[in-house]
Amino acid sequence: MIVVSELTVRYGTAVALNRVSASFTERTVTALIGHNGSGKSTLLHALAGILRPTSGSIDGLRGRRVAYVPQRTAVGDNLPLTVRELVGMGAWQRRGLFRRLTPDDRQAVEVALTRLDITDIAARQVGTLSGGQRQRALLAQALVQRGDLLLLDEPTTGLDAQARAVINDVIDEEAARGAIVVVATHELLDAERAGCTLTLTAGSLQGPTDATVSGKFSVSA
Ligand SMILES: Nc1ncnc2c1ncn2[C@@H]1O[C@H](COP(=O)(O)OP(=O)(O)OP(=O)(O)O)[C@@H](O)[C@H]1O
Repeated sequence: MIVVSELTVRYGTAVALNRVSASFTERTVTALIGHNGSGKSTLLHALAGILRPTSGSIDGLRGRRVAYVPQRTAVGDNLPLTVRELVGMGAWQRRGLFRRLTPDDRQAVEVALTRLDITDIAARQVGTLSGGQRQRALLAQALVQRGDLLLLDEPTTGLDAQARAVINDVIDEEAARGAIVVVATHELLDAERAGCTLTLTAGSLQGPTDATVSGKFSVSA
């Protein structure tokens, strides 16, 4: 379990997260919902360890393998990589940067491509992909990382029903495998599928703070 206590993040004088406390459990998908600017990405960044909180603590991260999938708009159009190469980069976290992929890694890449239904576009340059294709490639890369904490920033926003279904199925499978999964989303339908929903309003958490005690609860966005 990962336990966030009284987490505060400031950017300069602006408070992005204000004393947020919550817990995140294995085998559970937790949806983070809230308006633009409410702090969802900031909380994901703090959980991913790429942002140092101003105060408060996050316990349970030590020794955990984190797979973080940013909003797909954060990935440059000019990446000189094919989809297969992008997905293969997921193995680097396990092997070290720029190491050759082992046969095991290569198999994990092919399995991830199949699970996201993008084998047919594996040789395409990432910059030529549609939004939905790019999102699936990014998630495939995260699968290769075999993270036990999977963090996803708006993985289904703007995607068609088929792409959303593929992605939601993979998210559920990763939780069933035992991962802690946290998904920031604006899609209320996707939030409703989650085992747990946390709502952020202007950096503060609404509703019960210990999601594992209260189980599934729904709150307005
Ligand atoms: N690097 C930064 N510097 C200054 N302010 C920032 C920075 N990143 C985020 N913020 C501010 O922190 C607050 C929370 O932003 P955050 O990106 O976490 O929200 P969000 O809920 O993910 O929004 P969205 O739904 O638009 O992705 C916002 O007011 C935002 O403007």
